[in-house]
Amino acid sequence: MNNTPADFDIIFGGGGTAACVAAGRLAAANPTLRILVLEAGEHTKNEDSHVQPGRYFGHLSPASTTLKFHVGKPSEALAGRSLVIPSGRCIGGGSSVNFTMYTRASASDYDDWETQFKNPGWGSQCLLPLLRKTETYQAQPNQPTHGYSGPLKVSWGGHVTNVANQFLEVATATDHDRTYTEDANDFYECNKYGKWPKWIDAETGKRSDPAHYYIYNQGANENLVIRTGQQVKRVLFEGEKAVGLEYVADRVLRPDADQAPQQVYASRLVVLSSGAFGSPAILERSGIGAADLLVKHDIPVKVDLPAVGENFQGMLGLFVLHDEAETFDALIRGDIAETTKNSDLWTEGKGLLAANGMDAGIKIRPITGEDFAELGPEFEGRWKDYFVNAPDKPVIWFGPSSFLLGDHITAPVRRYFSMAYVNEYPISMGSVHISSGEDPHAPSDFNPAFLNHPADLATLRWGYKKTREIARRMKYYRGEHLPIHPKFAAGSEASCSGEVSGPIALDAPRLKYTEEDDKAIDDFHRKFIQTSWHSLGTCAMKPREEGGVVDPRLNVYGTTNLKVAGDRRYSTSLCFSSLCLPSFFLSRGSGFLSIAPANVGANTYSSALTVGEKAAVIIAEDLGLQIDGVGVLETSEQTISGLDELVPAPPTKTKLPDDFAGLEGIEGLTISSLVNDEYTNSKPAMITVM
Ligand SMILES: Cc1cc2nc3c(=O)[nH]c(=O)nc-3n(C[C@H](O)[C@H](O)[C@H](O)COP(=O)(O)OP(=O)(O)OC[C@H]3O[C@@H](n4cnc5c(N)ncnc54)[C@H](O)[C@@H]3O)c2cc1C
Repeated sequence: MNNTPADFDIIFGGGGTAACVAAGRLAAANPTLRILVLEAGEHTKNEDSHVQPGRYFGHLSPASTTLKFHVGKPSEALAGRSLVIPSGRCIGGGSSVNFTMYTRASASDYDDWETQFKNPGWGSQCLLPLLRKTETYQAQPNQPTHGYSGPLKVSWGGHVTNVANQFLEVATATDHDRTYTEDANDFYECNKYGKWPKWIDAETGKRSDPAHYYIYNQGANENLVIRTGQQVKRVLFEGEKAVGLEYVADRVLRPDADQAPQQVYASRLVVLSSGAFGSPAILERSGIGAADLLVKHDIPVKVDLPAVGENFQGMLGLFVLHDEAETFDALIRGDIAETTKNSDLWTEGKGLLAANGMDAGIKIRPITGEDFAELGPEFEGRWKDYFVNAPDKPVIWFGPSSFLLGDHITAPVRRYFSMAYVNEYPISMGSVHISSGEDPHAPSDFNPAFLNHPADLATLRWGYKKTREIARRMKYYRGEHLPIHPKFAAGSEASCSGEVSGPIALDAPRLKYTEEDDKAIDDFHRKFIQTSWHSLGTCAMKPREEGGVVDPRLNVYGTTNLKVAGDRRYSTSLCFSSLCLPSFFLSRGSGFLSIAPANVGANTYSSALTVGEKAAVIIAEDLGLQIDGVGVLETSEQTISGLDELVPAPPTKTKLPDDFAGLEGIEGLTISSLVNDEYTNSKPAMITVM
């Protein structure tokens, strides 16, 4: 990119989901606006690993340069384990590497942001037009809450597996209290089973991400500058006024570059858009955070804001297969014939590379006495305080995954399906802070605090029982993968079966669990739960006296010309899967959602896009620009020539990135090879914490 970075109007620190949306909208609204996006990671333009949705597993490799891995403190609530939570690290951030699941928050989530946390303009009625503005909803025509002319396409993907169809058949036949819907993401309803849409273009089979459809399609605009491989260290101030950013070369992407800090200045605005982990760290290194923490790291206190880096929140699941089931396992293992076949299909917008294997699900909340009995007394208080008056809020999300959510190295080679379940609004909240005042590459001091509250265990227990009953009745069920199921006492009715010849009858009685069985399920969750990759809340938008970091116009308290635009609150959902294989326990919480004052009952990409759109509107108003309705952005692709500075090609990785230094010492952490070089062009592997 041909620019001399002497001066810009606006600088974005972090080039992820929300930053691409906000920067793209502003650039399109006024192409003379000089905008710089500084991003730690690399470009994603037209790379198969990014544009082919079905390659998302490749990014989970520990050697991946497109994710940053955050290692949490070991905790008793997790049976002594440390959780490793990744976040996107490339142009587009999480949206360029994620699983492309299209899940919207509940309307009441945003209403809470507006009323409970006193943020006028952030309620569901204000944000719905922005949700619609981002999308072209190809999955169904004429749905009143969806958009039909936005830059990002939403469809069922190039292939819906027979595992999903089986799931929906069994779930709707056996759950007499809930029904099927064509639109489980209409924004207002939950407790309905449905097919699950994806952020995938039905016509091209490509990932729908803001990097390509808000930024790369403006290649002709030389005032929109993207600089990759740069770690933002801190904000530069004149008094209270933010005037620029200081940054250094990213050590993962540019290991041999000079580490001398560079400065770049913005005449109008500095926006921190580095996600739930990055944005609070930049604030703290800039002297904005809890005074005692800043003093500990020899950082002069500029603004004492104790909430910076607090409020971190996270998902889980599992069952097996049959040789007839359509699954991603061969693709994940790097089977060359399977990869070639699907690469060919992808050129027509079809096949597994144009899909994600997560094709059905439900946002579910209790209805019956049996549901409440299974949730137990630990959940009663949470139900009364949080859920009873918000009928659109699900307690968990669950659905099938057409692949093994676990270690492909140790599991026998075959086809698997898993059931994933996610605690949508965990009570437990953690924190993420800097461990060094000077070094932006230093690992964060991160406490995920998962499962610190008994209600979070109760919710997951319910998820395990519900999904297990469906899985046992599915046509492709061939037993439970014992290594990742609870260890029930010998003789318990709940004991897991290994290999079996087929499913039980639809009308077979449900399993009855004893107190001892429930304890075995809780132990299992403590040992196996993992993140669902949806962090948020670490720079919460609330009144300052109530623990806020930014005001409703995204301004950082105690400063001028400095905004945070991101969706990461550290809050994660807990999830579990019970395939007869492994469980996939996820815990939501991560992303541009740093400003989210409270959790959303959904995967967070949709909310990150919405925050990006809202940030663009707010910034445009502040700057006196016009950003009107939809269609500002061309949806066609153009070349990126002239859009970026030359950055050396990333080195071939032969060792784990710095983020993994010391991981070998963590008990219970295994790094297992998941996919091969043909599949990812990188050293493959997936982290499983077991
Ligand atoms: C593996 C994974 C799978 C997911 N799957 C789904 C899914 O299927 N559906 C869904 O809805 N959501 C999913 N999500 C979540 C979703 O992608 C995120 O919520 C969303 O991308 C958050 O957007 P953001 O703008 O807040 O942050 P990000 O997109 O994470 O962007 C932050 C950017 O800032 C950069 N950065 C950080 N620190 C610095 C620094 N100091 N200097 C310079 N740059 C910096 C990062 O490299 C990153 O590119 C997933 C996330 C992950 C990680």
